[in-house]
Amino acid sequence: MSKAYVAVDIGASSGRLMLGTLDGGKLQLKEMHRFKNGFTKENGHDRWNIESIMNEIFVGLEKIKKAGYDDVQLGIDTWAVDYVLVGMDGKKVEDPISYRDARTKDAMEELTSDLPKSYIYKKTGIQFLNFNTLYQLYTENREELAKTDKIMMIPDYIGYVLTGNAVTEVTNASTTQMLNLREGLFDNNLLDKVHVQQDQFPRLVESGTILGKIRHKWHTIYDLPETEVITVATHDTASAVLGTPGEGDHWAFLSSGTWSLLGTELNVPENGELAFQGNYTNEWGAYGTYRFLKNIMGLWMVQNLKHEFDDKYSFSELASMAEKVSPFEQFINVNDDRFANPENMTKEIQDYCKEHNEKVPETPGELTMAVYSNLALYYANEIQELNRILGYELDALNIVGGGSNVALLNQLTSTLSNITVYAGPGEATAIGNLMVQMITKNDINNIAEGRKVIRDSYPVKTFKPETNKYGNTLHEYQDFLNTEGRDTVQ
Ligand SMILES: Nc1ncnc2c1ncn2[C@@H]1O[C@H](COP(=O)(O)OP(=O)(O)O)[C@@H](O)[C@H]1O
Ligand SMILES: C[C@H](O)[C@H](O)[C@@H](O)C(=O)COP(=O)(O)O
Ligand SMILES: [Mg+2]
Repeated sequence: MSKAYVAVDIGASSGRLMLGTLDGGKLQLKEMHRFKNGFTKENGHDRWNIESIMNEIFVGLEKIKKAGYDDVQLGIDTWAVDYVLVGMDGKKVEDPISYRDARTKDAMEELTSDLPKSYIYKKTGIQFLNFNTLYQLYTENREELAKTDKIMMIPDYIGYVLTGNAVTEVTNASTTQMLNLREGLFDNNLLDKVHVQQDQFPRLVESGTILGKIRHKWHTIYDLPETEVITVATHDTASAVLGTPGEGDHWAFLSSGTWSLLGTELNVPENGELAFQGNYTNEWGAYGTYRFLKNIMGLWMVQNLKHEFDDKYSFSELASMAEKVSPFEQFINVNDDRFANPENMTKEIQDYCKEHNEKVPETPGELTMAVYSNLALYYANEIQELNRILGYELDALNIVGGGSNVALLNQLTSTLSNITVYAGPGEATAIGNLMVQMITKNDINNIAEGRKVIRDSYPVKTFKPETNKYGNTLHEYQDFLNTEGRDTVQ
């Protein structure tokens, strides 16, 4: 069998093991295992079931072994900011708490009451999201934290369970809002603020570090292939950016999954006053790059609607129903915190519209279109913001992730943003994960060559702006957002 690579990509809504092989300069991708991901209430908090995730990874690896691959490389990427506390016995103290848990509701305001946001942003260049690791740690019980041996980010913890080796990979470490941009280390003042010692995080490593082989003990329990784990760009969005084809000279990306991460790849961080006020982030990318982006609520909203419709409709059926509804029937600030983890998304959207004297969406098609059209408006507004902050015009938007399958959303985004949209690949995160593995093992020379492989392997769908459509809608939406109090730093 040719050398096989396995990407373990665990997003907030689903996890998958994707098998990648290179064949004549083209990437062959095969989904070997997919599983649902999500958090549940346990011991008073919204938590991830990390043992269930580990089991799904082993099940996926057994399928890969069964398919005839008995010697593979493996990389793990997951969502950001969350962590596992590991005790002196080397075992997890508890199941990790989700960033959507209510515990951090007031933490950012409390912590920044005597540590100015401008000071934190200058040091870290990271956007202010109240669930960043910094604020999560701020809510931890100090005595418990003092007894903790290690604080491991989710993908690093998974790598640790598999191999016994613990590291902190920098792309995900940057999402903690504790990594000092200039020093390249966890910032001592921010560590002190949350009563954490420097050595409570495992050593920092770059993407592309070889972590080690899966421990023998797992081979006695599961029928696994010989597997070497490589620490890839372990923040899934960092991998998504690497898996972006990069069409265009000054291209932007939109990683469209549970979250919408809109931004561009920079070689130096942009943490000036405009970026600070716009609440833009400089998450670290692979190979010394920075992901200058903003978090936008994303298709999380549609995921909740789908569940609230008792999963009667698939995502593509919801998209088709939305096609039959006029766009922009109501304005919604999709980044309003009320949509972060509501009891019921349908009711939250309808209440919002009633409170703002906006037309109330009722049917699944109307609700889905309300989300799509306001996401498209929000994207268009932020692309203008990005152009303003960067001082140059972005000329193409590469939409990747599951959301790139939604032609309606791609087209609305292109027209409203007046930008060419290149849609796909949907599994860019897994592809970016594989790219780092293949570069580490010298099957690909560098990411520029990797993106050529991606372009040759996954033809994108192109969406051009429809001229003179929707008149002044974007300007009206921007006025609406300004009255709403946009997601800027106060
Ligand atoms: N065929 C499709 N039609 C419409 N929406 C889709 C389709 N495929 C995926 N999606 C959207 O993509 C989202 C999942 O994107 P994905 O990148 O897999 O998310 P994550 O990595 O966060 O789990 C779904 O919530 C759904 O809204
Ligand atoms: C909290 C982070 O911003 C979030 O994890 C985001 O970066 C992310 O990981 C998005 O990935 P999805 O695939 O879950 O949308
Ligand atoms: Mg994802």
